[in-house]
Amino acid sequence: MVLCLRSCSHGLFSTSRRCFSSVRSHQEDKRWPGWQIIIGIEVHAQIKSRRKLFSVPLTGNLPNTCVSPFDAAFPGTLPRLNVQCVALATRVALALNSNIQSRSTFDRKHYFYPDLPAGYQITQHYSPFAIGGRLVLPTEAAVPVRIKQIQLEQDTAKSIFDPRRRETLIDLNRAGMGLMEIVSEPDMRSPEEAALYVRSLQSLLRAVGASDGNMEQGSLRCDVNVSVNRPGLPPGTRCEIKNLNSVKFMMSALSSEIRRHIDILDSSSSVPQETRGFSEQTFETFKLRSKEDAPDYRYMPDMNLGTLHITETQIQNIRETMPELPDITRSRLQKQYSLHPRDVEILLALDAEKDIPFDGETGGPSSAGAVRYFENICQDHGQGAKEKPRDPKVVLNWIIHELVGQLSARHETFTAQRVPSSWLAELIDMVQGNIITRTSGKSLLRHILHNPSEESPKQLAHKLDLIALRTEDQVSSAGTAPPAGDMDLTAICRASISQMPAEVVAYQAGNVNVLNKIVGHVMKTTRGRANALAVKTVLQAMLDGN
Ligand SMILES: Nc1ncnc2c1ncn2[C@@H]1O[C@H](COP(=O)(O)OP(=O)(O)OP(=O)(O)O)[C@@H](O)[C@H]1O
Ligand SMILES: [Mg+2]
Ligand SMILES: [Mg+2]
Repeated sequence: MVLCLRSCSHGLFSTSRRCFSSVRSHQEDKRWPGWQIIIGIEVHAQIKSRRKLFSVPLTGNLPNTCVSPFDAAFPGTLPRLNVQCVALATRVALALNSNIQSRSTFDRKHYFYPDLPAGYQITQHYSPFAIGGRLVLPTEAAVPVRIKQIQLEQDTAKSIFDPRRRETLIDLNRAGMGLMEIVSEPDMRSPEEAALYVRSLQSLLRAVGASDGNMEQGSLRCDVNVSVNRPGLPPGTRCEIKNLNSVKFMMSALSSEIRRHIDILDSSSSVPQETRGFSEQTFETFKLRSKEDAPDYRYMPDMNLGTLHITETQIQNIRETMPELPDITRSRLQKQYSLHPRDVEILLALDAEKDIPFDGETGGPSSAGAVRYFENICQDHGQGAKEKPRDPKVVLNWIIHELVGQLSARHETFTAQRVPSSWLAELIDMVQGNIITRTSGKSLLRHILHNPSEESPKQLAHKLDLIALRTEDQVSSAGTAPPAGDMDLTAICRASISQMPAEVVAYQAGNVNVLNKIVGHVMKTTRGRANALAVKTVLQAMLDGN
């Protein structure tokens, strides 16, 4: 059987393979002076498809409800490639500037473990579907990390140990789900660079819609390889630490492993090549097996699967639907909106929380993310084209401080929130135009979150009596009367002065600080509807007899 996305009539793809040197001048790290650290990472990312790599659609969340006879390795069942997994992995390969192979094949990797019903995993050992590429770390030095290859493979089932009954339970739901293994070259030089690599890869996977990339939920897992050598000498022996499920643990595992290698080398011994685990209790690595006990995987081509052909036209079609990649978004946001890099990072982190739809489908409004939300507000001049564009810093401030602040107080996420960008835009315009005060703006936002309704912020501001109080002069120059029953600010200031004779005397005797007390009184009376600066000006003018 030949698995063909479409029959291949072209030769090799023209995807450029950029060459660059992996040689970096050694920079001394104070933590381990006189040593160079080399790190390479294998990332396993679950592909966000509705179907497994070779079998059934994903249904049911209960254990063992999403299992086809093929996943359970029933005799006579055959694999059928899910082309959506290939398409999503192709997006990743394009984003990483990887060379997508026109022909690739699948192999069986044999080992015996209860979470692998067939006794082998289907992977791409001999001929992976993408080779080469790179990811540039977002540091000042823009460190490039070369990608060695990307291969498609099946996930295993999940084994869950029940300590009470001392037995292991198997959940086959994960068995056969599509994974990409993204293998880096050994180009990282510190745990921090390793962390940055994984985080950058996570946001790239999410940006192209290929994977949730969520380490806590297991949709992204890392094996890290590390070795230690004297600068200028050949690399040391690598040890591989398996199955790390958080960036924090990965950094601890690396630091502990580096220290262990240095201790061994300092005592004039040599580091044996090992596969190791990481204990979340001791924050140290421990030996799983040595090179000598490494399993013989007896790789062999999977004869039930033929060659995977990917044509240049198919790649081009996918290339045309590629979204903006995180690096470009980062620098564009900084330039286009003159935002501080720190604020851009906050916005990008918020954006990364968005839902990733299955199979690259266009998601609903909640999956649009924080960047789109921010840009909608900045770019949509709802008040008419002649109005000034909204100040991006003000917009960002309302999103990351006020909106997200209030949402987290309510234990809600930005992704699940229901305030349309046009509403926040309207609210910001009212505050910036002094129609309501900033304090009232915050109360209005709180009200909207507490009482979802169809009424717009403007309607609510009137209904809730939040329109800012104006001074006599502002009322007469605007030519519109204040809402019925509203006193103007001048009248309220006058009333406060008459209620605070002792303070007035003190002020007039030269104690100017007492003015703040009278301002406070007005602010309290107006319940945040007055602008403190305007109140101060009016009071000062009255008390100074101007
Ligand atoms: N001297 C070294 N120090 C640190 N990392 C290294 C060194 N040499 C190679 N590596 C890294 O080790 C990793 C090897 O991964 P690869 O998938 O090719 O093989 P593997 O780990 O032997 O196989 P498996 O996929 O079965 O675990 C790569 O990320 C590579 O960059
Ligand atoms: Mg590997
Ligand atoms: Mg490995």
